[in-house]
Amino acid sequence: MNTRRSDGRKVPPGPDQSLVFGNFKDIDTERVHQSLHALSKKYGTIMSIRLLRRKIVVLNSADVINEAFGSEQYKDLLNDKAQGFYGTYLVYGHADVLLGPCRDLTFRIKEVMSLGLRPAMVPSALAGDCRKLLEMLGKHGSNDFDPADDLQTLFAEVTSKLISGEVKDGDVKLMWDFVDWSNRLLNPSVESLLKNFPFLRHLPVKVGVLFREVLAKRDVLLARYLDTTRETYVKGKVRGLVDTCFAIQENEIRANGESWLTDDMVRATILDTIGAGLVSTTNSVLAVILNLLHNPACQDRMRQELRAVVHPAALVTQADMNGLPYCRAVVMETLRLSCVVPIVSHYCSAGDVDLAGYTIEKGTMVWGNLWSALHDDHIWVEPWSFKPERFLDDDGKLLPKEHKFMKALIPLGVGRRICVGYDFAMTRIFAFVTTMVQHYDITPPVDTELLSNDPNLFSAGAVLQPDRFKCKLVKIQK
Ligand code: HEM
Repeated sequence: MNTRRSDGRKVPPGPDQSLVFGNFKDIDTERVHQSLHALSKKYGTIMSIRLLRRKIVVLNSADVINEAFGSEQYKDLLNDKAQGFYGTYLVYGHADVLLGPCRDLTFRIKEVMSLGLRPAMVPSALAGDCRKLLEMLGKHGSNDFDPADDLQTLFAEVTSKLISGEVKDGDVKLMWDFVDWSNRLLNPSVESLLKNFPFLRHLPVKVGVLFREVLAKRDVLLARYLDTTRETYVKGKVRGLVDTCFAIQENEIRANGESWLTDDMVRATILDTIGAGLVSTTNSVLAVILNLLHNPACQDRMRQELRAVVHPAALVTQADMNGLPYCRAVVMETLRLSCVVPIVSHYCSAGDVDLAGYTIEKGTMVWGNLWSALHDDHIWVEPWSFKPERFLDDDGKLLPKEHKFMKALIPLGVGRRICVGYDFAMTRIFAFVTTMVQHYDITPPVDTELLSNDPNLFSAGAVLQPDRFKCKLVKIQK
């Protein structure tokens, strides 16, 4: 591909493009992250591709991603989101954070989300969730079981409490139903059809039927989480995210008598929490379990550390995290190796931007290829191996945050668009995994073969997911 423009500036290199389809021949649309990783080996840390008419610059290293999305210089230029079909028709005209444009209002809603997550961060909420996990695990005795069943239920309940402060019968099914149906929409070929021909959403064709089904599921979900929560809302009592929104709606009124935080924004915030949080956290814990099944010595070392810090009869708390560096390293290494969110999608809308010696043209999508960044063999020794100790110094402490490994560990993004659920996700994943290891030896199944922990084999989609697998628990004698 010719990388020099007529004005002498260089666009990032990339594979040759066909006139109509661009680089579709180079990209497996079912496993985009793996195709991009293969191309990054040839074209380096910043490269160009085109899919039909859509120009895309792909950032393949943590350094370039940090600079593009995390630096002061580019914070307003490369942190926008493209106006797309789903933002417009599913989340109320980009009223959410995940797909919302780079504007003050989006970041104001993001602050509301952070505030709304606080009730879920109190110690009693975490302790309740850990107790629930132990209750679920205790039912399996010494039988083989599929941990995805428990974790899907547990995380749906956790998310329901986060949003509304309670769990009602049917909530778990409602949430997963919406997530499963929406995932079908996220298939790149469905997305591309709807984006190019939005009127299909009204027609009796496959993608139109699918879209309307998802809308129906969305509306049932929102009736439960917005309307029902409003009916029982008591002023001054904040049970969860939605109550936080109601309180803001009451207190932050504009001159026209209405709040700046509209009901559509609250609806979109609920959808973001479920859409962005539920699958990523569930699959991250499943990935830790798989890694521990393949590395029993890591479990032993975690347990040794836990015994020294947490009383055997006590639950692990957020305050214990500082004293458990190896356990934290196990979670960090899983987030790196398994990288359940492999690609993040931004948009360059304000004008041409010069980055890393190249020009990113206005109107280009900018993809942060976290998958390549977290498996970059220029940074990580043996990037495809599970080595939690890489995050510890010689004294067994976590590396300082200026260390190159810590700067390169970006599974939840960086900069203005960094995951709003960061602390919530890290705390829940950490507490659930350590609680399991504190009470049980997690061992391979007796009746089936143990699934590989190679993340290249995970099912692809917006969030990667290990196939169903089984394991067996052996109670630790205290
Ligand atoms: C292990 C679990 C999680 C992972 C790996 C993860 C990963 C990510 C990543 C990579 C981004 C994109 C950053 C970017 O666009 O540059 C993101 C954004 C986001 N995440 Fe998470 N996430 C997790 C959990 C959660 C949870 C629990 C919530 C909600 C409670 C959540 C809500 C969001 C939202 C709303 C955004 C959009 C932020 C913005 O665009 O400014 N995520 N997450």
